[in-house]
Amino acid sequence: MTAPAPAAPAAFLAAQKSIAQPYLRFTIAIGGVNAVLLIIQAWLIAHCLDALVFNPGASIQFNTWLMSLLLIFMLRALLNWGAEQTAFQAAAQVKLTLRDRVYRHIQAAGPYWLTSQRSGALAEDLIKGIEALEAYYARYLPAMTLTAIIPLAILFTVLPLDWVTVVIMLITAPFIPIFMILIGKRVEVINQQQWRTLARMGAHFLDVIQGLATLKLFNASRRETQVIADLSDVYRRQTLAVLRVAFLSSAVLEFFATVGIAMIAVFIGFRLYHLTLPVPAWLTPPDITFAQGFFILLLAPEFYLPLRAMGTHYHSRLEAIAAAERLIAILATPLPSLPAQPQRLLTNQPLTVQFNHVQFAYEPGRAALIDVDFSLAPGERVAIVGASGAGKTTIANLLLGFIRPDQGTILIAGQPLDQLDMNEWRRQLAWLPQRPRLFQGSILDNIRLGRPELSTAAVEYAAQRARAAEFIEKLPNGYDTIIGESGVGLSGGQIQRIALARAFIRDAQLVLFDEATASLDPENESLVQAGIDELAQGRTVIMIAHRLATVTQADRILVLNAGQLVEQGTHQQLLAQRGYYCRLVAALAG
Ligand SMILES: Nc1ncnc2c1ncn2[C@@H]1O[C@H](COP(=O)(O)OP(=O)(O)OP(=O)(O)O)[C@@H](O)[C@H]1O
Repeated sequence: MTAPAPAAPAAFLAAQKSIAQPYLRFTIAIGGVNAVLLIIQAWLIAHCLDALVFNPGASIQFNTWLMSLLLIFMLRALLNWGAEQTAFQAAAQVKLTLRDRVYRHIQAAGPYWLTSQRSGALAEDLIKGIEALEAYYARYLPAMTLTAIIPLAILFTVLPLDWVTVVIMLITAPFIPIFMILIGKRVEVINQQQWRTLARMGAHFLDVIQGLATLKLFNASRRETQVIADLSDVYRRQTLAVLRVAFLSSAVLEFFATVGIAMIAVFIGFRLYHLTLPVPAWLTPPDITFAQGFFILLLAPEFYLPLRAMGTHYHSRLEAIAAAERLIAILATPLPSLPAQPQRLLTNQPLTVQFNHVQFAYEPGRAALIDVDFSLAPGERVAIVGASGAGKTTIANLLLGFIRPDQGTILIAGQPLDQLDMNEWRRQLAWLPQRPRLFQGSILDNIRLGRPELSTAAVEYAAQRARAAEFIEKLPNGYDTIIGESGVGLSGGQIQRIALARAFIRDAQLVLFDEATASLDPENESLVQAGIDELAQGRTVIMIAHRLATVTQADRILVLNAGQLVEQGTHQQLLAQRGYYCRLVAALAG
């Protein structure tokens, strides 16, 4: 297993920036042009008003300014729209890439890893977590860069006109980011707690919905409702705490921005009315005209605006950091090491399967399989029996490549399984688990899962062989009937037969059954068994048997006891041995 070193959330977010770089650059360039237009617009407004009030005769110049102003208004609206588009393109690019990466990682980590995860929390991370990154890339990052550009551009524009305003701006502006960072640190902690609660709540919701029947049966739904109510209450309190701090931070930002603008206005007003400014005598502030004063006053709020906007978008950063933490955790899941150059499975060779002294433990110190040694000849029908927890499913998991042996090797047609191209190997396998999973969609698509190019006729033939055609044809829309998630609307036996039809479509050399008929009624059982018998023709079969009735026909029975292969032989041979198998049969019969 290889575990990549986990990155810090901020570094992780920064690393994803490169995906969106071309769009981000464009957004920032548009922002820069917009800043220049903003200054020109303020200048034009100030001079139009100045002309209107103090120089009403100069109508030619006034008209030119007014026309330019209208043009700038339109241009800025267009640029704002463009910036918005590119910003969201940037975010969409990151989201798409990350979702794909996380999903692929989950797939590579495999079904065994998934059993240790809460699906609700995982879905929350994949959907809401990645969505939370949008505001970071679409709003926060462009806002950060513009915060550096716009105030600087305004400072340099105002400096030749009035250094007093520049001094006021320089003194008041730093308070905004300083307070924002101070408050932000506190919000960061609450935000991460809030995110974790949301994930727990999502996971719990899913558990409750999926297990509703069990909860009702055991009269436990009220207790679960209470757990959700408690979690919602914790979430509510955390949200309020975040909002309180957010209000506090925006109040602080507004306060400093307002004080700054008010001071600039007072200093300009005093000079326009030729009043003495409350400054030491040796400081002589420059004289100012109405147009200049008004121009500066129009620019003053624009100077503070990006700083205040950064305060708003800082919240997006905190949300993104909380989401990134979870995504990093998923991406840091160790993946099974893959062979550098996977070998091609020699499909022209007879498909033998050989377990050589295989050992496996899910947890250190608790071996699930100990020194298991057996081989299967092509076309052989082998049953694996043993008490619950003996290690039967573990053998299937090893063959499916979901887990790897800790010691020993598995050879397929003489080639080590861990060196094989897994996709190619799985194509040789048909697997019929105890509870097959169907997906939301038509029966047709569920049967030809993984091979969507197959014709309806091929699907119908597979369904016939799986003894499923009859019930499918009786459904209102036949093969086009939409079935719900997990096969809602179908009986257990019908689901099994659809899964069996899938196995026929696969036409694999090795068929792995996890006693598919264990929980079926006699009618369904005989139908599924007939389908299984047909599928088994000419293929190597491994049947994980939970009941001994199904194993008597097997060519060979492997008997597992607490992870060890204790006996093997035909039903008759094993009975004659009077060993563990015999006791197992007696125990089940009694
Ligand atoms: N995901 C897991 N994490 C930890 N231990 C596990 C896990 N899956 C199985 N085990 C343990 O490994 C051992 C073998 O389990 P396995 O599922 O292979 O048994 P089984 O013979 O298939 O049982 P059953 O007939 O009940 O399905 C058991 O002790 C079980 O507790």
